[in-house]
Amino acid sequence: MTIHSTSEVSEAYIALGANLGDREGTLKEALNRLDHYDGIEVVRCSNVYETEPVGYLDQPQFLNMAAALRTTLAPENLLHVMLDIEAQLGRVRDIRYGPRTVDLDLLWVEGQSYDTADLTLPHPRMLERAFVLVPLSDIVLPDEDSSGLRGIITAALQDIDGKEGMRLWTSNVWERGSEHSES
Ligand SMILES: Nc1ncnc2c1ncn2[C@@H]1O[C@H](COP(=O)(O)OP(=O)(O)OP(=O)(O)O)[C@@H](O)[C@H]1O
Ligand SMILES: Nc1nc2c(c(=O)[nH]1)N=C(CO)CN2
Repeated sequence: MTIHSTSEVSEAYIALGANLGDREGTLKEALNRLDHYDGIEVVRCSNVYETEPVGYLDQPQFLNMAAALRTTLAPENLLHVMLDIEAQLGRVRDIRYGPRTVDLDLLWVEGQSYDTADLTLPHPRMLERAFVLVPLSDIVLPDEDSSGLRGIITAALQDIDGKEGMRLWTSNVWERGSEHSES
């Protein structure tokens, strides 16, 4: 728990993907590093799914998942932390939509919309991607949904291709204290 109760806390949802190296180990480590960061708490994790690559096809299969966070950080600062963790875990940016040790996308932050050079919220491609929507639907709870996000996800999932190509990899990827973080 790294949240100070005097600050305003927001709920945020992120997507995680990995298709190079120790994919599951890297996802766990990304979650550890987020949870250890002052002002971020990982509150729920989805199942992890193995998925066929989308967009750029000549690359290994991905592991994809989503996580719910509580944070006192402003969205641009949360994104900055996420990009920093990607770099720490060996993310190299070369091919657009290409292979990566880890990808962290900020999908949605309670009550926030952004359209700046560095940050678009909600994430502009989240509703087009089964590898985002299926994990997200695991963790967006109906009784916490004052924003309509659950309904938006359910509607988008009905129309989308690609769900069939997703295989459950593990239902229990991370819990607090289960891994030692080097950060
Ligand atoms: N909501 C967001 N989440 C993550 N990155 C974002 C977001 N909005 C804007 N960006 C910007 O997008 C840039 C490129 O991100 P990245 O390289 O992860 O894209 P990608 O994973 O290849 O493609 P996609 O964004 O479609 O998943 C980042 O440097 C970041 O500033
Ligand atoms: N299955 C799958 N395909 C992708 C993914 C991903 O996370 N999973 N990420 C991409 C770049 O955002 C491009 N294609």
